[in-house]
Amino acid sequence: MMALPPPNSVPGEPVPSRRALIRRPSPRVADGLVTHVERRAVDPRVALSQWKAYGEALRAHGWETIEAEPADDCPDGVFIEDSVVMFRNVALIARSGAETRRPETAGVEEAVARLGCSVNWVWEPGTLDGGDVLKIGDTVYVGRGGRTNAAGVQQLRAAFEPLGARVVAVPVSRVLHLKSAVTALPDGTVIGYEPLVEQPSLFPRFLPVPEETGAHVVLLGGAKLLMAASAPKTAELFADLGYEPVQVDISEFEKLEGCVTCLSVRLRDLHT
Ligand SMILES: NC(=O)NCCC[C@H](N)C(=O)O
Repeated sequence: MMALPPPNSVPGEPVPSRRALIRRPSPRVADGLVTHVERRAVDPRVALSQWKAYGEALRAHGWETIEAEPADDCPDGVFIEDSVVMFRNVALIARSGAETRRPETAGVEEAVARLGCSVNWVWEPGTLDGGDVLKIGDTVYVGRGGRTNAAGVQQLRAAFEPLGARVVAVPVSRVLHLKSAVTALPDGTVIGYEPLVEQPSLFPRFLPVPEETGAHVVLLGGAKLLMAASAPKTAELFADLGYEPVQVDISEFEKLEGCVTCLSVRLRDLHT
């Protein structure tokens, strides 16, 4: 039987990829960093089973998951989004503002290079975590906060503006990363839990959500939104707006200030 083209493909155009890079949690995941929350015990076995279910949810919605080399010595390695920022086929390897997280990038660099990405790097004195970068079309919002400094913002501009990105810097102080405060719906509406968003007016369209963890969505394609099970009221709000929430329990990662976005890097613009 002939394979059908993926949804949203344009005849004659290369087919956008739906690959997601993930990394299994380290056995030391319970030692992950906490900055804005009190430390709570993390069960590594529960974390592993939640991570497996997260990958399953991606695959069930048409994403091919690709595992980066495990980084068992890095407690926060599972939060792979922080190690790399993608724009088109260019991978910008991050340099975390948390020094202990810097060894995480090696295996990620290798994985994106193997996938055919062009690779670029954030250099000293720049620091940048991928969790600070929110892409909406060609607009790239970058949080200037605890993990990303001004040199990191400049280097992001230098890497992506020549490719057509418009980089918008946003101050972040109430949360770990920009994407701890805001992400975006498929139509580009920025969503956030207002007490944690410093300047909602920086975004052209802003929709407040009723729960902190409701501010985080991964766009699975079409109307489907991957989100945390800990935000049921927000899931109801999104369903009422015509979206289809797909909820996953990521409680162990939430204890470490992680959210649904940070457990994968979606590679949409690598043409197969
Ligand atoms: N992008 C993200 O939301 N990353 C979460 C990182 C959590 C990790 N415990 C950290 O503090 O770096």
